[in-house]
Amino acid sequence: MGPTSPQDLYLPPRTALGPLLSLGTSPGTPPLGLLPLLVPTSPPEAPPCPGSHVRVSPCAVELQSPLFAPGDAMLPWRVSRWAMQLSLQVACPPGALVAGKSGAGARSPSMLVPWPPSLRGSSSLPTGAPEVALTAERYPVQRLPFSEVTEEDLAAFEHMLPGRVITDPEVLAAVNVDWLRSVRGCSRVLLRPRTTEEVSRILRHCHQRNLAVSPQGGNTGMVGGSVPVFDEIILSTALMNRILSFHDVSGTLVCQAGCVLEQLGRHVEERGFIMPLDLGAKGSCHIGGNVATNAGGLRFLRYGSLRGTVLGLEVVLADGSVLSGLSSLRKDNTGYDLKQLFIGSEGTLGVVTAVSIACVPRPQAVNVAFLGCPGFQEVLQTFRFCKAQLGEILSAFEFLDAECMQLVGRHLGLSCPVRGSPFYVLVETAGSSVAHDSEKLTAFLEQALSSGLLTDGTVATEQRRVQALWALRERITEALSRDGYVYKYDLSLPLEQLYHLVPDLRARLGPRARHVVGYGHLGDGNLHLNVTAEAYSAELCAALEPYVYEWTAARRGSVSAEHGLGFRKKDVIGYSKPPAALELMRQLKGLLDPKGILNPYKTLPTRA
Ligand SMILES: O=C(O)CC[C@@H](O)C(=O)O
Ligand SMILES: [Zn+2]
Repeated sequence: MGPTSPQDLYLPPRTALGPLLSLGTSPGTPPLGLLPLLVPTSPPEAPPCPGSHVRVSPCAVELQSPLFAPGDAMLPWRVSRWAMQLSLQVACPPGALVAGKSGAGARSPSMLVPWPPSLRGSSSLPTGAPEVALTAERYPVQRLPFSEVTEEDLAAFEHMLPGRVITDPEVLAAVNVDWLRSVRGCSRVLLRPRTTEEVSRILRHCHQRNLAVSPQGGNTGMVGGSVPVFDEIILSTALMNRILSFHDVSGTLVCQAGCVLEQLGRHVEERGFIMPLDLGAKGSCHIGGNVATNAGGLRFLRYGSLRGTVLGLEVVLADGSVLSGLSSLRKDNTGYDLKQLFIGSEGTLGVVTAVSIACVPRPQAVNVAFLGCPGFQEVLQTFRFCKAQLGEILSAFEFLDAECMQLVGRHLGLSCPVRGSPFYVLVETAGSSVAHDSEKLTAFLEQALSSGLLTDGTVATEQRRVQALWALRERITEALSRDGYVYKYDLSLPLEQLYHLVPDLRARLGPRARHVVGYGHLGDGNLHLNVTAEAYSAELCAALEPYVYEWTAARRGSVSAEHGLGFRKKDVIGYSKPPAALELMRQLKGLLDPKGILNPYKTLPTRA
């Protein structure tokens, strides 16, 4: 087999990697041979992973790489850690499935598109993965009386967005399902605008025609907010990925909503700044989606909420009118702060098309300590001591329990870097002086170890080791997804009771649950409580809900600390918000979207 010209092949974030990834329609076809494979790793300076290869046959391209374990499911978390986007340069023989389909030559990552037609015939499901139940079948939800998309509508959209109106059933199958594979809609059209003006024209048309719309960014949400419930039109921000400006004195970044968080991070890092937010899904999530869900993440403790760091927004309202507010001002008390309405509104009040955000100076020194703790009381005391000792350089305080660590080991093959303990804590410092920061951290660790708060610990300063320690925390979601069906709860609770619900649920559920784990952003009072089981069961669900919500409400906590309500949690808003607040929210929705076409069935509960 002679070498041929390189082709650029892009796999969407949820592409499954079995022991072999097969993009062909006839997996039985004998391979033609092995070819070297270049997997761009993150960080970019890391060398391409050696030993990877693709197997190419006339109708199948298969991937093997040490970066991915057999049976790996390619989740956004994984993408962020190991490959910004799985963009493969493949030398293909003539006639191979990918040949001639994706355009010649390497594309820059920002031009990679989520669901190119070249993926016809590919599957985003792991081999043998069960089909996701249709949301309309699993949940008691009624379609609202919106119009259905007609041939005339499609023609109108095609006129607005030539070549970017997608009706291919295989492409639609992928964008109708959330990445957790927990909800599935049945939209028949995906629109891919590039500009605010195009979004405006689309919404003006949908408003006139009473067509429902489901805005979609990177589709990495946790609550089913970014996929349709029925046949809503999917409005993707994937092609709205231009950086509009960056000011290297103020650190203000202005960009379109579809920019991928990790790419924005690279852009500003080259200029001496970092993004004020970081999350496991950074390799796939879009900044517009982050804003629309008010994503919290790993830097919240240090830089606070997007409600503070977003300086301005451009939003297209339900009727197509554009609210231009891309301010770069840090202070502006002229009237109501309207952007706050759209931050965290999950696409139900308007579609965010561009964002102005304050970036923060890139720290000169970053240290990560991974520590073992003998009990939850010691975790809390370590946090208290940490704040007192490390002060302004503390940038993250995360925790996980021993069961999380076991699952990360079992499903991802990551080993625990410290002596086995009931709890683990990840402490990050970020400051401006290497010597000063390490002196402070060392003093803190010595005292915490000698006073019995810690059982063991390890510290990393070198980037690869820092990332390896972060992986133990960031990849828990991925490990859980491999453990079975996952019931997810994202709770804000008083710190002193943050973990109590975990042992309580273990006792309550007994062998009905495979695992009940607790981890999360302890520094923000945010527990991620996850329960895994062999499969979804209404009986187990009934043992969990409303119990978890009542338990949380009794402690004046929040039933959604940072993931939002989306479709799956919308009916529990009442555990955290009083009826008067809910009524005002409904009035605001009615004012901004009188026909209710924007992301229907999400965020606000269905009226009884
Ligand atoms: O999967 C979850 O429950 C949490 C995901 C994410 O918010 C995290 O902090 O890792
Ligand atoms: Zn989180």
